[in-house]
Amino acid sequence: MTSRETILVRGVKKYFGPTRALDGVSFSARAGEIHAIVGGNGCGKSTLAKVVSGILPIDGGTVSILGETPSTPAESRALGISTVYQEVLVADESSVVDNIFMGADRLFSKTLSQERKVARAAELMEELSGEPVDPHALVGTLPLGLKQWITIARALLSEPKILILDESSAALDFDSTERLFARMRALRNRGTTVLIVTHRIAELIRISDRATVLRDGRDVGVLEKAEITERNLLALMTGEDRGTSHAVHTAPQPRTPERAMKARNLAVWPNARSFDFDLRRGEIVGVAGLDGQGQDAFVRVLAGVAPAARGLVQVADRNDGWLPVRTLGEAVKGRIAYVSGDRKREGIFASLSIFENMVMPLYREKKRAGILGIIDRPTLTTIFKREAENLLIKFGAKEDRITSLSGGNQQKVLIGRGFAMRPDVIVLNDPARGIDVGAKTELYKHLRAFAEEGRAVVYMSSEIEEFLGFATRVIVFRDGAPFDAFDGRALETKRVLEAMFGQTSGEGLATAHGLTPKRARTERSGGAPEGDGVRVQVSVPAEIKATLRSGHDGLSPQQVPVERLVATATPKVAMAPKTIRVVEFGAEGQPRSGASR
Ligand SMILES: Nc1ncnc2c1ncn2[C@@H]1O[C@H](COP(=O)(O)OP(=O)(O)OP(=O)(O)O)[C@@H](O)[C@H]1O
Repeated sequence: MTSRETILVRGVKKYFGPTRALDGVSFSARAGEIHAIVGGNGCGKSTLAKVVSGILPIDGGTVSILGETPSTPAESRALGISTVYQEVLVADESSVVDNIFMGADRLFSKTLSQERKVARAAELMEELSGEPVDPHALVGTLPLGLKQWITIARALLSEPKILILDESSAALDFDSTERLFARMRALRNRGTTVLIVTHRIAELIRISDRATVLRDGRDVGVLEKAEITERNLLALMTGEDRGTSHAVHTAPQPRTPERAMKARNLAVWPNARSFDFDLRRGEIVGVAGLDGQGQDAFVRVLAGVAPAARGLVQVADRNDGWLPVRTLGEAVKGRIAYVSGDRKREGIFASLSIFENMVMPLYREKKRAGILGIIDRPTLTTIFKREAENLLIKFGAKEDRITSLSGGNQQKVLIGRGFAMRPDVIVLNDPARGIDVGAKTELYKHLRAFAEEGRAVVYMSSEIEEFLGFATRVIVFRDGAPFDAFDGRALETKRVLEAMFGQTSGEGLATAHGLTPKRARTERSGGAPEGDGVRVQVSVPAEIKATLRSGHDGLSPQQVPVERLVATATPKVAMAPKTIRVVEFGAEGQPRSGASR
């Protein structure tokens, strides 16, 4: 028996000036189901979510939610609709508790004292994020993942009858996504309609009971659970039966040992272990880790966006020299481009146009140095057109404000900006967040070609699958430092995941696909370790030699990879262990077992 329909949308139209965001969409969702809305960037998903939430008036058609037609956010809340919007909407200057109860005062102010609110906020945040969060902390000081949990906690306060999640797992890592899914299943089983919008195809196949596919503002098909496959989704999204999109690719391999960047004695947090890192020309280095393990700080330090706690990052210049990278200015001088997935915080300039947002670094260079004085407006326009076409950016006029674009298209503009700078190194911090499969494929193709031209890529991702057939090597972070590394040619998602949870040996770090590949190779072939041309004589007392030998399988100190020596010699920094709850799900999505580590 199918349960009753809670959302009924018939022939809905919504226009923004000349843009037909929704052009006659019909769809329905039932009580007790997880229903996905799927489609390419700019096809109207977020607009539909906003229409159902009652925050956007429509230009035609009908919307019935639980038999009513809410026309204001307050009406929709009173009906039991809660929405988590794509943009992580938090007030940075307010506390966690105030953010969670924001807008909910009518429901709670009379019944809940401030102490109860604080307690409820603390309880909800610990339950959702898996770690204790100070309810009085200022939200601006928290990482993006926790901000995302605040928006989810806000939506869950009132036990909604309809929960709408627009790209709400985009800022969450693997562990957090599992917790979110468990929540969604529990709500579904209690009769809630859960509506999700996501570009993470593998996730939506796993979690959804039904899926409605949109294309260019119209609904083009509904898939039942058994029909939700990558092939069916892509065929409906693109209108072509292209089969599975998994062309077999091999990750680029560097043709020379030449380095594009090096970091020495680097620490990304004051209390974290320091390490060396080399980036070779012609390679794509994947960087992974559970939320907040230092991988985000690492890529930001490499790109000059954040300062290192210790050590120095350098980039090769075009005259065989090295330039320090301590600031954003130095990074730009060293031709390092940075693409952030957190576009609201460190990406878009909301008051500027799409065009200006893309070519801005070129403008600035032109003004300051005069060196790019040859870049006139027609050339900038050509660059803009090339990047917009390459990345399939969907926009009206290039003079429109960037905020008129759908979230995924805004992200594509940032990626285009990175390439437009014509960098030697491109550092990407979870860049594929919110972009559709078509654009993702284009992005990977571009980055592969970029590396094959002898330039270098550092790519941080919260989706391990992104590294397959793409990353030359993958470095996994834990406790603020590299924990293990893997060869991209034989990458297994399971092994990377195990490393993220601290369940591997860490021996990958000292190998040829580890932190400093060149050193590892020379050591293996028996030659002297090759560093920066500086040889240091170290005399090691006999008893220390013996201890080192016993701890390292009989190898002499010279043979022991440097990372293992550092790991042995550095006192362990006391860090509060993160409790990780691992829940396995059966075919029906019900938890099978749970254990805390
Ligand atoms: N406030 C607005 N002003 C002008 N145009 C808008 C506005 N909001 C959305 N649009 C346009 O409507 C279309 C649909 O946008 P919407 O955000 O619904 O897409 P989406 O499917 O959610 O995309 P994404 O996957 O990138 O988030 C896009 O062409 C977008 O540029």
